[in-house]
Amino acid sequence: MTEQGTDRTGGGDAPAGLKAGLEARLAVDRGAFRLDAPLRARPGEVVAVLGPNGSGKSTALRALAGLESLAAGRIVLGGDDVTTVPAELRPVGMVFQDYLLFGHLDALDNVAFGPRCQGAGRAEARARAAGLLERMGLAEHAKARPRALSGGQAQRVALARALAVRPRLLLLDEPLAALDVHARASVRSELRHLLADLDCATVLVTHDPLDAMVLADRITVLESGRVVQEGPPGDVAQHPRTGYVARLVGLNLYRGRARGTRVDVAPAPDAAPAEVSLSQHRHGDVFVAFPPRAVALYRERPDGTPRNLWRLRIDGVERFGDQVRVHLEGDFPLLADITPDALAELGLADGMDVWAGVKATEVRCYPA
Ligand SMILES: Nc1ncnc2c1ncn2[C@@H]1O[C@H](COP(=O)(O)OP(=O)(O)OP(=O)(O)O)[C@@H](O)[C@H]1O
Repeated sequence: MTEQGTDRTGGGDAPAGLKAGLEARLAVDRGAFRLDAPLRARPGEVVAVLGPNGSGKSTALRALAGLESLAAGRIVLGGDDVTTVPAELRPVGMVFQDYLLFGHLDALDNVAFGPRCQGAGRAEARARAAGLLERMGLAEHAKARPRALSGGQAQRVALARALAVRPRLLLLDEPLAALDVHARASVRSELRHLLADLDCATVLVTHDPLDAMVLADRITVLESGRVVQEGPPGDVAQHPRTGYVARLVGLNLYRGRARGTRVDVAPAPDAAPAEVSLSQHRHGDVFVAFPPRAVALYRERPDGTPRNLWRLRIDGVERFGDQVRVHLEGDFPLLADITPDALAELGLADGMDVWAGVKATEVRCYPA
């Protein structure tokens, strides 16, 4: 799509394979908040920036787009340092949350707008726009105004418009946020196919782990303006490194020190040290994780079981898909997913003390 590898400025110390993509360190001050995050995306790669509210995702996106200036760091795109290049001159295409299509222009002219601004003639801009609409499966909607389009179609027009400027970097801000739940799943999979065909680097921002898991080749997790975890979706899901990531992917996660089949864990800042049994041998600093569905709850202490067992207090019960998620507080705070039947059978309620058990074979353990 764009000419890659025109390495005029040299990518500094960027590894050769990354020079044609995005190589950035973004340090941005917004009042008391500071974002300080490295971000990389190879050409053709989709990187999802995932994080809780206020973690700095939008700030990162705005900085990449040139809408926010850097206090420190730099942004190298396709080998060119664009840190101080104004937004309108950056080789960056952006799709906003609500798409921001021009209501008075039809789909074709919405897409042709960028190339026109870049100096392309009317016929050339429209030909480029028609080609992109065709590629998005929207050829028959070229003459439609935005209000006549479905959410998914409007998103594809917005994507075509962002791509029409032949960006080296495509930015997507919460690409599925404007859609209702019914449209989300199909548009998500449609978007995945469209993104897979692009040869520019793509950075998308989302707070929905499913979007990140489905759409991205790599995930960067931001918390309080810092990158706390980075890697392929499967790896992040399997080996969460913070409580936020663990809760996102539905895991109980603790840090500890392993000695053989035992791990000494400090489950919470003010909780007493606890011990977790493993089914395999480990040594040194580790993460210990198990899914909420691996937790069994009992009213009376079960005997003769080789489980990890804790006496805990119920601190909340919520519906979670077809399961019930029970929040447990005490010396070993954890989440347990049980069936509604089990909840009723055990007569569980807020404030009640219960026994929570987890088999050693259900406990995953990996280096910290
Ligand atoms: N205009 C502003 N002036 C000062 N601080 C701001 C401004 N806008 C945002 N912030 C602060 O910057 C931090 C990061 O905000 P940002 O919008 O980047 O987070 P986010 O991860 O995108 O959050 P969300 O998921 O809620 O959109 C927040 O703590 C916020 O309070």
